Amino acid sequence: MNPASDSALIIDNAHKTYKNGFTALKGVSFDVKQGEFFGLLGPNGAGKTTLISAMSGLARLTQGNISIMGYDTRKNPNQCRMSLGVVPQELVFDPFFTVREALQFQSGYFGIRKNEAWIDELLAKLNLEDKASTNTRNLSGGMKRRLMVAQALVHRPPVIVLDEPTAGVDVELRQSLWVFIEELHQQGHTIILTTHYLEEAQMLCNRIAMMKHGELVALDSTANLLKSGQGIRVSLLLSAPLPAALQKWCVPSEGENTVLQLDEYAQLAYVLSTLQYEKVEVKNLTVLENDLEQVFLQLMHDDKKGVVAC
Ligand SMILES: Nc1ncnc2c1ncn2[C@@H]1O[C@H](COP(=O)(O)OP(=O)(O)OP(=O)(O)O)[C@@H](O)[C@H]1O
Repeated sequence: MNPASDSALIIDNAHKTYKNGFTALKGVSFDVKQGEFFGLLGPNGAGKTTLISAMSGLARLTQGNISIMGYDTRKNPNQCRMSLGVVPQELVFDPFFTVREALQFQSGYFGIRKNEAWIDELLAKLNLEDKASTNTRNLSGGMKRRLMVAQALVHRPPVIVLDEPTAGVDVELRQSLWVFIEELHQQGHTIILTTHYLEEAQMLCNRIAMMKHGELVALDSTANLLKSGQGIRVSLLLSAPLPAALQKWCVPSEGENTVLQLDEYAQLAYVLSTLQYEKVEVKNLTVLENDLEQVFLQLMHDDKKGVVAC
C-alpha cells in the first residue's frame, strides 16, 4: 500500500467512451476512504459496471485515473489486482472444475499456494461446505453467486467490490451473505456495493454515490441523503375511498392504508380539511420516514444534480 494514501479508492475524472462511440462515463470523480462501506447506486445503464470494470482493469478509461490502496491501475496493475476483489454481476465459471478446484485455481492465479485453511473458511462462511466436491455447472444460481463471492476473496483483498451480489439470492442466503460481508467490514476491509435493493444500501452503507447517465448526481453520507429527501409522505387509514381532489398525491402502497406524497406540511392541512368536508373519517395517520428509495427516485427524476459533501 502507498503509505501516503488513506484512500482505498480514488476515481479521478473517469471518462469512458466505448468503441461504438457510446460514452458511459462522463467525468466521474470520488474517493472512498479505507474501512468505508460505500454504496454505488444508479438505474440500469448508469455506468456502475463500466466503472467497476475500469477499477479491475477489464475496461480502459478513455480519460482519467483510478487508484486502489494508493496504486495507480495503469502504473501498478499487479498491486491493484492484489488489493481488489470484485464479485461481478455475471456468473462466469469454468464448468469443468469442482467448487474447491475453482477456488484453488483462483488462488494459484494470485500466486498463493497453501490456501486450504482460508478456502475451508470461505466454504463454511458461504454455506458451500457440502458442495466443495460438486462440479460448478451443477450448482444452483444462488450457490454460483456464493462461489463468485468466495472466488473474489481467495487472496484476502483489502478492497471488496460487490456488483449486485444479492441478485437471484434467496432471503435467507442474502442475510447470511450480509452477515459475512459485515464481518469482513468489521475486520477493516473496505466494501463497495452496487445494488438495486435500496433498503440494503440504506442499512449497510455509510456513504453513497448515485450515478445517472454516466455522471455522479449525489455523493454524501447515507444519513445526509436521507435528510435531503424533499416533501413528506403520510399514510392514512380512511373510512371511505380517497376523494378525487386528493388522488393526485396518492402513491402506490401495500395494505389497506392510503399513502400520499406531499410537497410540504401545508398540504397536509388541506388534505385533512378536504377529508372532513367529504365526511371521510381518518382512523389512523402516520408521517412516514424518508427512505433511500424516495431520495433515489427524486434524484433520478430531477434534472438538477444533488452532488453534495464528500
Ligand atoms: N461494451 C460496450 N459497448 C458499448 N456500450 C456499452 C458496453 N458496455 C456497456 N455499454 C453501455 O454503457 C452504459 C452503462 O452500462 P453499465 O453496464 O456500466 O451500467 P450499469 O449502471 O452497471 O447498469 P446495470 O444496473 O444494468 O448493471 C449502458 O448504456 C450500456 O449499454
